[in-house]
Amino acid sequence: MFDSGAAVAAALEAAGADLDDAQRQPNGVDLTVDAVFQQTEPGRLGRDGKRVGQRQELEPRGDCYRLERGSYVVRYGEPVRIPEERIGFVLPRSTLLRNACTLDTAVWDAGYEGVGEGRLDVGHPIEIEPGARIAQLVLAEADHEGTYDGAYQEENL
Ligand SMILES: O=c1ccn([C@H]2C[C@H](O)[C@@H](COP(=O)(O)OP(=O)(O)OP(=O)(O)O)O2)c(=O)[nH]1
Repeated sequence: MFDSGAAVAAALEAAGADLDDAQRQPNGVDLTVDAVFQQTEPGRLGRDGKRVGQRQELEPRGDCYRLERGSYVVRYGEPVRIPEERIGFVLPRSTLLRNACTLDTAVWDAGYEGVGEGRLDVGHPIEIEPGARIAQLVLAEADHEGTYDGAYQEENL
């Protein structure tokens, strides 16, 4: 069972998100883009530990990011807290897909709190305004043991 958009909005507002009406969707809440990065060195996934490689934050040109084909990392604009008994999924806005672009995202764990990031895959050049809605967060009921306590807890807050 998935939560209603109003319940997702309440969870985000409890985490300090300042939502406008356009972000409130029937089944979830739209997340905006706060920053776009280009990775500049390799990261590492080891058997023990991990490292996120250096990245460079891109500046908007004029009123928007003008992105060529390629892989980018985006930081969302809203603080998120995934409530207990829930799991979060972030999906791309369909307008991204309709423009040959997408977001790749992973599981948002119960108990995670922070401003998350995702991979923006640009399949055709696109213009994205800072603060534009780019993704949608939905929350589903989920059993879990423990809550998120990893390296990204409270990131970007
Ligand atoms: O697309 C996503 C998916 C998740 N998260 C946040 C919420 C999630 O709870 C946290 C950690 O994600 P995950 O557990 O997949 O990361 P990991 O690489 O396994 O790190 P850790 O070892 O800290 O669990 O990152 C994002 O920012 N973006």
